[in-house]
Amino acid sequence: MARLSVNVDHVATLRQARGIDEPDPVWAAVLAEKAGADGIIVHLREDRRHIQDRDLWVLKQVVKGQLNMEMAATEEMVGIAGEVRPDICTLVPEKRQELTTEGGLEVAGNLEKMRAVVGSLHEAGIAVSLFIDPTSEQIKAAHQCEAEVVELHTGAYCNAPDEPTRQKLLSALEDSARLAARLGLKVAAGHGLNLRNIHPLLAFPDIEEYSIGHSIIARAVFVGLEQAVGEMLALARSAASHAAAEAPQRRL
Ligand SMILES: CC(=O)[C@@H](O)[C@H](O)COP(=O)(O)O
Ligand SMILES: NCC(=O)COP(=O)(O)O
Repeated sequence: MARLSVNVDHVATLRQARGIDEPDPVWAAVLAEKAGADGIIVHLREDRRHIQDRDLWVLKQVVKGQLNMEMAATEEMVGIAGEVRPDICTLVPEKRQELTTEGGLEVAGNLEKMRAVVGSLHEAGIAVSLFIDPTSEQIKAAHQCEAEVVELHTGAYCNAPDEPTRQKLLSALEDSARLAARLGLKVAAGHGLNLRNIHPLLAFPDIEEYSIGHSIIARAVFVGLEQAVGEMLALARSAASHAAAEAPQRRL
């Protein structure tokens, strides 16, 4: 059985479109938790294009499950995290000109800095997740940084141009999840996941949590947020049965 954390960034995107106070991502978080979400994720970007500092502070008071602050590995964000103290911080790469997160965090090539940022967050009593591409090099580097969690970037898989590439990326995700688990890391997966492309991942027993936002908010526009969360939660909760059923055919 896997957990589901819901990213409410794009409720804030709609609010920022008019610069008024609704729809409020805090309301979305309450409804998502009412629907059974295990956690809430917000990405406080340097450019504040969607989630605002106020959202994070209010969510800290309101969220009953895990509050996950996604952030760039910068002094500003480490400082804010140290004041707000979310349950966990997910370090993500960030570029002002990007439409959304592109690749995973470069941990292996940046080990000293990443170890220092992870250490600072640990000193503030905050667990750390590293949002990385599904490669053994990045997983081993995340382990060296003493992060508790790795979140495997599923964007390339979700946007694969053809079936052979999709299958290759699925195998990379499965192998990466298995290696991370063997190293004692908790394993999450996220970016671009929806009700269709999540199915193959449900067979991977080492993935403990799914981080999903855009597709849930997009579906909520038509069916409502509680139903959209409930649909995805049912799939996440089914992961165990998927994994058990697939176990005999899975590559050793
Ligand atoms: C890291 C990731 O894939 C998302 O959680 C991130 O929040 C994407 O950025 P936007 O929410 O700004 O699209
Ligand atoms: N870290 C992934 C996340 O929080 C949500 O990503 P997406 O589902 O909005 O692409």
